[in-house]
Amino acid sequence: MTNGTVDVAGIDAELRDEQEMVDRLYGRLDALRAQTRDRLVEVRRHGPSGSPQNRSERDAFATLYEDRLAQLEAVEERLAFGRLDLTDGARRYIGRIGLTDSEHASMLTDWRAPAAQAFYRATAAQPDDVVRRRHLVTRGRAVTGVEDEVLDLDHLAGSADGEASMAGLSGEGALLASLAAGRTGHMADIVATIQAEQDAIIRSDLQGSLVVQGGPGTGKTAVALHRAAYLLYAHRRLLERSGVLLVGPSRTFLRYIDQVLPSLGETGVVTSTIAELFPGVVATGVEDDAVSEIKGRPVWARIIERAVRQRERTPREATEISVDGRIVVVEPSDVASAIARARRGNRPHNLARTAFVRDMLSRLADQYIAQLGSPLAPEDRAEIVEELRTTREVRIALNLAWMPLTPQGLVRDLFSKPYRLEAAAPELTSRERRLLLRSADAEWTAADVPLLDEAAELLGEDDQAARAQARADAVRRDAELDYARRVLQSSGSDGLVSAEMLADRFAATGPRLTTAERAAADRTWTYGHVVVDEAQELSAMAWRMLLRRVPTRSMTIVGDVAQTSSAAGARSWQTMLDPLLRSSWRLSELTVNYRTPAEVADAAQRVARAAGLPVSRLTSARRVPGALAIERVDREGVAAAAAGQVRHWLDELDAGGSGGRIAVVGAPELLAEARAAVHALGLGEALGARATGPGVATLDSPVSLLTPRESKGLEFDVVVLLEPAQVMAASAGDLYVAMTRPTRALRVVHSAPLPPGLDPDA
Ligand SMILES: Nc1ncnc2c1ncn2[C@@H]1O[C@H](COP(=O)(O)OP(=O)(O)OP(=O)(O)O)[C@@H](O)[C@H]1O
Repeated sequence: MTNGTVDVAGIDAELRDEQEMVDRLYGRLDALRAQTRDRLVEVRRHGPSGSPQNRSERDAFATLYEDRLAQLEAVEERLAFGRLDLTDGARRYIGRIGLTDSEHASMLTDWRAPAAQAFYRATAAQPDDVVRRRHLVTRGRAVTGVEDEVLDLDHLAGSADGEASMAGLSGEGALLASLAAGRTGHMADIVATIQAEQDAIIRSDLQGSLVVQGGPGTGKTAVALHRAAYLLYAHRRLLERSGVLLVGPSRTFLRYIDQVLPSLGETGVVTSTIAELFPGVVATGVEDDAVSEIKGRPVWARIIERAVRQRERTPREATEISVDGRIVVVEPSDVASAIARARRGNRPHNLARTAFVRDMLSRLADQYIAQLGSPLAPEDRAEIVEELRTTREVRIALNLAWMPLTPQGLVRDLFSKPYRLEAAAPELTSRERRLLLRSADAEWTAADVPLLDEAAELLGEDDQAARAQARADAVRRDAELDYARRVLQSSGSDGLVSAEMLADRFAATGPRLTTAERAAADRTWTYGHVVVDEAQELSAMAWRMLLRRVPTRSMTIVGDVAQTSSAAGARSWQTMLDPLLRSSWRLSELTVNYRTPAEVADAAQRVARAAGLPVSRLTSARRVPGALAIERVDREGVAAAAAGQVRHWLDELDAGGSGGRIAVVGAPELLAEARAAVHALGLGEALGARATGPGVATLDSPVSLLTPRESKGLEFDVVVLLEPAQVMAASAGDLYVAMTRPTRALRVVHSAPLPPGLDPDA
């Protein structure tokens, strides 16, 4: 990379040229918008006449144009952000979407297209036919700067505009400017400044499981989201049918990232936390870490299986039942052999039960018929079987032997009936079993959800009608998709609107569900790709649940094993993933921290290392002198000092004019005190209307009060960290997370001694 000296006249000329090009690109965008609007008006003008088929097609086209218009509107911001000058003299502009002129010649290349890859990957050592890479800096539609990296100096020196191009241009400006910008409470895309090591991950193969390990702030979340957008672009046919699932650690986090994919033109990704993955169950209960750790252990696969088996039981004694004056006997030996036969099919409990019941009714019918003493016509036998089936005592006896079960019923019984848990879970100690016990009406917790899923899998859904309907829906859907695809090709609208979207509009009857909506409502849905963020938090049981949703194992797994706070989470990817994926996963690492100033990141790493966390290699992209400061006060003074910091930084950020966010991070009781102290300074408004209790995430207000766990995955301009030793006592991973949230400054307020690594005097 080469930077030259400033030449004002040269830069002005460059800016003028770029402005001209950018004007042409926006001109084309405007023309496309106008064209789409005209088509929309045209379609609507035809009014509501014609056959239902015509009407439905017209509606479909109307919505197609509406969607397309919405997408053309969404790419206004930084439509074009890069330019490649190639050795053959060609220039290629890189942007948010691809644009062609009216003659179909390319004007702008979509960042995800193969032709754009060199923009992110080319280096001086490996220039890939790129002479120069240029970042365009824009504000609105105006070009305010250009930043060049010259990759092939020899080539450039020989060309006519060599001198001007080298004048006053620097490479990393666009990146550093975006890193230093004030935060808004919502994550922004990084499409203009993706770095080479990130790009390699984003464009990595769809097949198999890719684990991305990286320290805090290395862009794991950003990379995961851009990879989802890339995969949808590169494998649209496959993924628009099967869907993409993105799993994040909390709703707050999912809200924090929810604008990134739409800004990249992708809206169909299903987002969920682990706790939300079992349709129909809302896991609002909270429990101790110790309890969720127990529930996350892989041994639950065996425990749940055993619990199901224990509901298939041979009675100790025979039961005599009177049917129409005759006695039939439910014999233990008959039940045992019917259970054995029903199990042979290896079907789930509720489905195998049908075979068991049929077998038992047949045995009882034999007994009944034997008492009649004369042979019977087949239809008479059927009648007797029906009679037995509807006899209450028979039903009770068969249910006692093989009860139809719901996942909720099975798991609820396990945790509320000590004898059931003891029988099913001999692997647990009696102390552990005591910890798990709770009342039958307790709310579901996040750690229950994978157990419910495991149970659902073993019980099976006794819902053949629904399955048949789902199969019929899928066939109809495929036909609609094919038709939509043909329509898109023939109308020249391919690219911006997916066939999936159009097919939704064509669906004239029944509920119009998108792939995302259908997938989210169906526990047995299998996705084409699953992206897991903060993956270190997942327990072994949570992984089992997730893997059921992606039998192809096509996954992007991003996380940091040093930031684990859940007691059931991973400390090593090998230990967690090898038993589940064997060796069929590949590891990539991200090593540059883009978020946190080096001063703060280094201190956080010292603390994490001193606590023995598996910290990964980390280089920080920038230094911010004074970024870390520590304030010692009396215990009584912590909240007031925190409020003082809030006041100071609100003023500072205000004065800076570019906005920004502050987070106060600490234990819940300290947050309550800090809240009161902020109010006492008359700054309650900055906490936002939605902040009704300690630890309620308020991403949209200037100041948030968060527990360390709630701050996971988020970032703020300034973090005021309260009593780090207390945070550390709960979890060293939590302290590492909390310290690495700020983009600008970390202020530590404490009364207790500092944890090792943080104390400057130690
Ligand atoms: N190439 C890039 N260009 C601009 N900004 C970037 C780039 N890579 C990362 N960032 C910024 O760095 C910050 C950290 O990124 P991100 O949240 O994805 O990191 P992370 O690895 O998931 O962090 P953590 O594990 O600490 O939650 C974000 O503000 C992101 O926009």
